[in-house]
Amino acid sequence: MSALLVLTAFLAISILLAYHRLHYHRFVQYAHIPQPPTSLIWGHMALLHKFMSMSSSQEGGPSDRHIDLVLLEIWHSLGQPPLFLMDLRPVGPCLCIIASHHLAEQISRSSAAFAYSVPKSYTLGELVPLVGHDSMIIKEGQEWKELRKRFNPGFAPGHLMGLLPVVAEKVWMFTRLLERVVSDSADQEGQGGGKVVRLDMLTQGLTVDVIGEVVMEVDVGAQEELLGRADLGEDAAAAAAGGGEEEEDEGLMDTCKKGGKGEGHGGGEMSNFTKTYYRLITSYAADMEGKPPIKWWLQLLTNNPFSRHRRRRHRHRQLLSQKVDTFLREFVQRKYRDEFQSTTTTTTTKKTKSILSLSLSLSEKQEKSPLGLPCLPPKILSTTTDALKTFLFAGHDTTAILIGWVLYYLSICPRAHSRVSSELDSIFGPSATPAEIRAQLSAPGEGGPDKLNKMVYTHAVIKEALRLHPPAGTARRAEVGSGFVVSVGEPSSSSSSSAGQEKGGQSQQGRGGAGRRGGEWNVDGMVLYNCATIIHRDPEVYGETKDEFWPERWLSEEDKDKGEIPAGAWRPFERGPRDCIGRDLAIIEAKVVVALVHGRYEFVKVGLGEKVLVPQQGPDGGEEEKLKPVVDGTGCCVVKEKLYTRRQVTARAADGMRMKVRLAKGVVGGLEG
Ligand code: HEM
Repeated sequence: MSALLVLTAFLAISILLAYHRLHYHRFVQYAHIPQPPTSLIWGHMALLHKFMSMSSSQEGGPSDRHIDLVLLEIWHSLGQPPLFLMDLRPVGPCLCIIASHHLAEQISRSSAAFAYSVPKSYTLGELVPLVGHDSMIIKEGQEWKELRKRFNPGFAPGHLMGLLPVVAEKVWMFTRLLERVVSDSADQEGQGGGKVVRLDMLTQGLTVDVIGEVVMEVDVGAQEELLGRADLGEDAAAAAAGGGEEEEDEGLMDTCKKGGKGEGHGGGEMSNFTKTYYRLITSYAADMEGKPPIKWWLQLLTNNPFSRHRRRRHRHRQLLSQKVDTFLREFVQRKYRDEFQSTTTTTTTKKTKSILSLSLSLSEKQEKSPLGLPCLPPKILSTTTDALKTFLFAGHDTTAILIGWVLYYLSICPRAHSRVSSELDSIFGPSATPAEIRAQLSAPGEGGPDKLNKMVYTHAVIKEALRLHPPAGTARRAEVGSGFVVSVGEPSSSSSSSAGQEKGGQSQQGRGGAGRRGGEWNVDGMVLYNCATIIHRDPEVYGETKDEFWPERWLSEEDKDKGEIPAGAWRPFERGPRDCIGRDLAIIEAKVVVALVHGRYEFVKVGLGEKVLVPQQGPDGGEEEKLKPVVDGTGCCVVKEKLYTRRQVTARAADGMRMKVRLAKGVVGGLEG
């Protein structure tokens, strides 16, 4: 009897303590951070789910939309605070959404407490199979600094401009792909159709090829593979992307057992590598793609390490990752041997070095083997291999997304379209063919870079596309107890130094949640997410046109009335010491694409984002059979249904940018003229 009493008392105390703890975590610990009403059991999970499932209505949007769009709606519902809390514990992180550029700057810049900005969040650990343990994206402190120092010269604008002919060559291949789509489409157009392609498939082929060449000096052959396909239409794309996990696992197991020396090192070596790499990438995309919100929510639950599904998925990724790793390691070693030999012989080449060669020659100078043998120190080998994985991952999808949006906006905004046309005519000549433009860009000396620099309006279009649809963001985390504080307004010295001041003692938050002093918030212990989608649509910065495509805002002489846009309010590449290393490469690629394709092709969006067409008025006032788009007050065409982003690894256009591609009016002759 007494044992029963003790047990009951023990249970009651345990429940009380558990309740007390839960109550503290939900209602007290972060009470100082603005937030929607929270639930004792679910935190903000239920609310997030509610917002996510508001489907296709005015308030919400499609239920598979990107989480940033959901956060944007929650932010509006809270009255647009500079930051807010999303408590997803215990199945997700305790997220602090940073909605003000002032606060975002304090997180991304160097400070007394964090020399290289606030450290990255542990949530990035998910990316390890993709980018490796030694990736620049993940590393911190001195290790990160050394990596960045090693690769910075390869991404310096001067060096990248030297690689312009390489980029132009790959974009030329892209025009050949578009030419193929146009000719396939022309066959069907007569039957009232016209082929619909997923533009993202083509832009990804392009960006993977560019990175292969610019970083590794190899032809990855992604576009060549697409050109070789019998059908480039969207159905064929879906079929090509298919394939069961089991089947893949078995094939991979064999290869891995053979030490990766199976199919991967024969004639189609690079193409096999590309396929494996794509499978690794799509294994992430499959986590989110097309999942309705309840499944997404449940998926968080299945994210526990004991879930069978998660273990299986994890194993599958490890195998793919292992195969990619084996290939790249051998590649780096080969490259090092070549590089070593070429530096010890008298070979001098005028060609600009690839980013990999440059970094290898730098590390060779620093860490030359004592015997003078061409051997690569293991640490350099692993960091270089992971750097290649990182560049492939970070550089291909984001840039492909950017190019897709740029071509889309130019297709629905006649004002921007005609301004880009005039700009290109004035730079490259009024009737320059893609072949002539490519030749001009590849001309030796400063000719090409000069022309690229003159594409000022095109640059504004690119900036605006990135403002409205930033493909990536950054998640950081200051240790619990670090006392990291952010403040509204122009950051005072207290905001950065207060972290240091409070470091020795207990943070205000640690004492029970009264972490806010005036306009300051103690945010340590939370995952800090600089949400570019919200920051880029801040009405205080971008005014009434915040949701509109308005490239002119970036041309200061035309936008005097609106005042300067603070540099920190545009952060698609993030800012501070850990900003994007590939930013200039991405912008160069996007500019070269516009230069080569703009005058020759007409892109017509189909489905989401498709233009509304109405009968045109004839000279007699009657309606003609021909249809014309409706242009709104912003100079853009009215669309039937808004094109939105969906969460995959990055924020991609939900439908893969379904487009028809035709030759623009008045274009005759082939690519070469
Ligand atoms: C439109 C294209 C691109 C966008 C929007 C973009 C965006 C970003 C963002 C937001 C970050 C910060 C991530 C974080 O803090 O966790 C980042 C970092 C990075 N990006 Fe990009 N990126 C683009 C293209 C590229 C390209 C072309 C490359 C390389 C070929 C690249 C390589 C990297 C690397 C290595 C980092 C980590 C830098 C560091 O931590 O020091 N990115 N990028």
